[in-house]
Amino acid sequence: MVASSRAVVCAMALELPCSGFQMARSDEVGEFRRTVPAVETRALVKWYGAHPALRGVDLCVGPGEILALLGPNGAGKSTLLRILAGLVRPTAGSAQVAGFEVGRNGEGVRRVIGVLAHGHQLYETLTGRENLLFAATMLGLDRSAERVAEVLAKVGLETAAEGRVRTFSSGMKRRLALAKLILREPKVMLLDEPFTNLDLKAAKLLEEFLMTSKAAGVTTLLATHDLTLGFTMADRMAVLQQGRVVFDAGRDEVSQESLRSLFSIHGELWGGE
Ligand SMILES: Nc1ncnc2c1ncn2[C@@H]1O[C@H](COP(=O)(O)OP(=O)(O)OP(=O)(O)O)[C@@H](O)[C@H]1O
Repeated sequence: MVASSRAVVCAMALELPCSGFQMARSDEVGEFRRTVPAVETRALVKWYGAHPALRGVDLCVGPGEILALLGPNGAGKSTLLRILAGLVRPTAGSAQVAGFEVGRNGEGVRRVIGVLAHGHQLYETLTGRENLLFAATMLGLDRSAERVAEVLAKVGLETAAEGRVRTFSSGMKRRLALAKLILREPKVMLLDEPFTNLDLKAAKLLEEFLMTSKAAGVTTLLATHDLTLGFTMADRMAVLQQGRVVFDAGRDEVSQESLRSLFSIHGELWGGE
């Protein structure tokens, strides 16, 4: 087990008055930035029946931070993201996103998050454009038709947009899911293997979106097996193993080689490399 170098930073964030709910309601990113850790979990536990997926996860992620959630298959990365997105209920412990208590204030959480996950969360019987227009309506966006057209162009789906999503290839679905993410302008992004099935152009677009979002104070949790990707994109690496955070450090505090050899010592194989 490697001691967390993040404890100090988290403690600093937590010293601030995290009376989360009211302060997080501010639409001002600057306000949000000063007052509330973007993501915080305490002793988070999840059992699926008799199987433990998370065994007590404590995490604190600051505004504007990109955290790579690394770890082998079955480590609990998706489960953690699904809990934060309000899609799975934890067995014990607590989690907050932008100050909103997951489980107690699902509406608040949904308002600030953007998710890219294995299931695309798209309506298969609607067209690509209809999916985005529906999302825009739910978000109460102004100029929704115009903004939908903009993001469709951005992800290169203008001509395919009138087709039903069930006819899309998996890469086109990923692009549409990316368009939905961009449309949402989330404050906290929960991305599960987000580069899977994206071609080079779409991957580049996602990378740029992550970086501009970061500059605007958006926080990202990025689950991946790919250590190289983590080191390219993230400020900080947290390694999950068998439902526990076994390593948590800034990118500048550890080299890719040492992290790789540290975990190969424990016999873990990193996928995708
Ligand atoms: N719905 C479910 N029902 C039962 N067990 C589950 C369910 N979802 C996940 N698990 C189990 O929980 C553990 C953690 O799974 P999870 O998908 O969170 O890991 P992961 O790190 O995201 O893995 P991968 O990299 O393969 O996606 C695994 O042992 C998995 O089999």
